[in-house]
Amino acid sequence: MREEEHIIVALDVSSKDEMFRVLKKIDQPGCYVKVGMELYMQEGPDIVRELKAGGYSVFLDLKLHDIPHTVNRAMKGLARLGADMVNVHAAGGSEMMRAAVEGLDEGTSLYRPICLAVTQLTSTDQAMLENELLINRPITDVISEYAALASASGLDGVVCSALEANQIKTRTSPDFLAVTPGIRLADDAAGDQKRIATPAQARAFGSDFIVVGRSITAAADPAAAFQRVLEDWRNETWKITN
Ligand SMILES: O=c1ccn([C@@H]2O[C@H](COP(=O)(O)O)[C@@H](O)[C@H]2O)c(=O)[nH]1
Repeated sequence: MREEEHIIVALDVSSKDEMFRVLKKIDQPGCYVKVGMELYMQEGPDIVRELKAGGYSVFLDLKLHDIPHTVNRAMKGLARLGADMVNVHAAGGSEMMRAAVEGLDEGTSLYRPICLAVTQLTSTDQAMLENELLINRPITDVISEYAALASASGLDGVVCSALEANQIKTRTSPDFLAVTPGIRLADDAAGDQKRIATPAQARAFGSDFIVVGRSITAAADPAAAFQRVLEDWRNETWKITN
């Protein structure tokens, strides 16, 4: 895999026109992109087909979370769109996660999309976990347990913060994917993200893919920002012991 294929650009925009403007500015034909709820709700399934037809790899980030039967049927439909990666919330439980994979298998003719489970959103911190979600455990334990459940349910990996990637791989297996949003360049504002890492830190911790949105798409020069992210990822010198 080429180094740039580990970088998934979050296309958090509200229309197809805006998406193509952003893609033009990034200037990475055929790169890995993420379609989230904002774009999907506006443009519908055709946006995935169009990106695939244009040669892009697509992570369809809809974070399904419903009863097993509903998730199974939804995944069967999503499989037909040709996305490369899809996801559910691990909090839906093991039966729901197994139903998701079965739905993808049923709807897939060639390659089943990678199926991930969101452990805890990167906008969640320990205080929110305890005070709002009412989970009185260290957040790293919760994430590790959810990752183990996802692995046992047949999923291919998790969405987590880079800070947890190493621990998750130790708990599951080195092949169990860690796809990590909450990525910021050293001088970027964290914004609503709580558990953040730089691309270099993410790589050192064992992230397989980093998801980068505003650090690239909101930059004055998105193409230069993509290159900065790539350089940081590629020239990782930061060590876990730091
Ligand atoms: O835990 C999660 C799960 C998904 N995301 C998504 O990733 C991007 C991050 O965007 P930035 O602008 O780089 O913060 C965004 O689309 C989220 O929906 C996440 O951040 N955390």
